[in-house]
Amino acid sequence: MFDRLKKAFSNIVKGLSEKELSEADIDKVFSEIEIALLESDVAHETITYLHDTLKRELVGKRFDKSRDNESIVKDTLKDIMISIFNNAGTLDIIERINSKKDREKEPYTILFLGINGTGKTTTIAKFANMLRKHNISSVIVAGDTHRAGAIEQITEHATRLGIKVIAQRYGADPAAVGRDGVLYAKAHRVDTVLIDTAGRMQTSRNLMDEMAKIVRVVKPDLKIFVGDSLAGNDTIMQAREFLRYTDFNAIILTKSDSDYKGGSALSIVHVTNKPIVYLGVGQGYDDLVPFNAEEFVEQIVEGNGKR
Ligand SMILES: Nc1nc2c(ncn2[C@@H]2O[C@H](COP(=O)(O)OP(=O)(O)OP(=O)(O)O)[C@@H](O)[C@H]2O)c(=O)[nH]1
Repeated sequence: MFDRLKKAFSNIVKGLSEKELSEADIDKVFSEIEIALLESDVAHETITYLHDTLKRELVGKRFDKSRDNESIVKDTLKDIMISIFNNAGTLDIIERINSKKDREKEPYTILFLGINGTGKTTTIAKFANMLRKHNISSVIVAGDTHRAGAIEQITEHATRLGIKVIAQRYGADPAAVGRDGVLYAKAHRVDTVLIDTAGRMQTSRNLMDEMAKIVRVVKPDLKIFVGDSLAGNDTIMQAREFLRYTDFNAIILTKSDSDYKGGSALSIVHVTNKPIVYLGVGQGYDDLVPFNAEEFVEQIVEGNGKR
C-alpha cells in the first residue's frame, strides 16, 4: 500500500519538476548553434544530420526542469558528434605496422592521396619522422611523376631526414615506382614504404584512374587521404571523390594550426565514415599530432577557439 502511495507521490513530484522538449524548443536553440556551425565550416549535410538526429533524440523526452534547454541540446549534440567519430572507428597505425612486421616480416605499405598543395609531401616527411621516433624505419617513394619539381621536393625532405627515396624519371608509371619501393624495402628489411602520389584536381578522371591502378598494383596496407583543413567544403568534395576511386582507410588533416574553425574534421568523418588519424599542426617535421575526438568536440560545441 505504501509503495503505491510513494509511487503516486513521486509521479506528482516528477510532473512538477520535469519538462518535455518540443520540436520548436529544439529548433529555437539549434538556430543559434547552426550559425556557429556554419561559421565553423561544418558542411551543410552534416548540419542537417545533426539537427535531425537531435530532434529524434530529444522530442518528447522528459528532462529535469532545472536544466536549461541550451545545455540539454549542447550535451546531446556533443554525444551525436562523438558518435560520428566513434562510428568511423579508430586505427592504430603504429600497432598495425609492428604487428605486420612481427607476423609476416614484410614491409607495411602506405599510400598518401590528395590534391596538390594540401601538404601531402610535407605530411609524408612528418610521418616518416614520427615513425622513426617509434623505431620504425621507412623508405619514401616519389610517386608523383607528373608535377615538375615534385621528385626534387620529396627528395629534399627525405635527405634532410636521412631517409632513402625511390624515384624514377618524370612521366614514369607511378605504380611501377611504387613496386620498386616495395622491392627495395623487402631487400633491405625496411619496415614501411611511404608512397607519395600525384594530386591534380579530384575531377581529373585520368588521375583517379591512375590512383586506382596504383592501388591495384601496389596493394597498399593502408591508404591515407591528406586534406587541407582550411579548404572547408572543397576538402569534403575531394575526399568523397578519392573515396569513390580508392576506398581510402584514414585521413590526415593538415594546417590545423591555422584552422580556428575546425568544422572540416567533423564533416569529413561524417561524409566518409573514415577516421582522422593525425593532424598537421605546423610546417616542422615534429608538427604531426594524433587526433583527439573528445577534445575536438568539446572545442567546437563550446566554441572556445583553437586546438
Ligand atoms: N601551417 C601549416 N602548413 C603546412 C602544414 N602542412 C603542410 N604545410 C605547408 O603547406 C604547403 C604545401 O605543402 P606541400 O607538402 O608542398 O603540399 P603537397 O600537397 O605535397 O603539394 P604538392 O607537392 O604540390 O603535391 C607547404 O608550404 C607546407 O609547409 C601544416 O600542418 N601546417
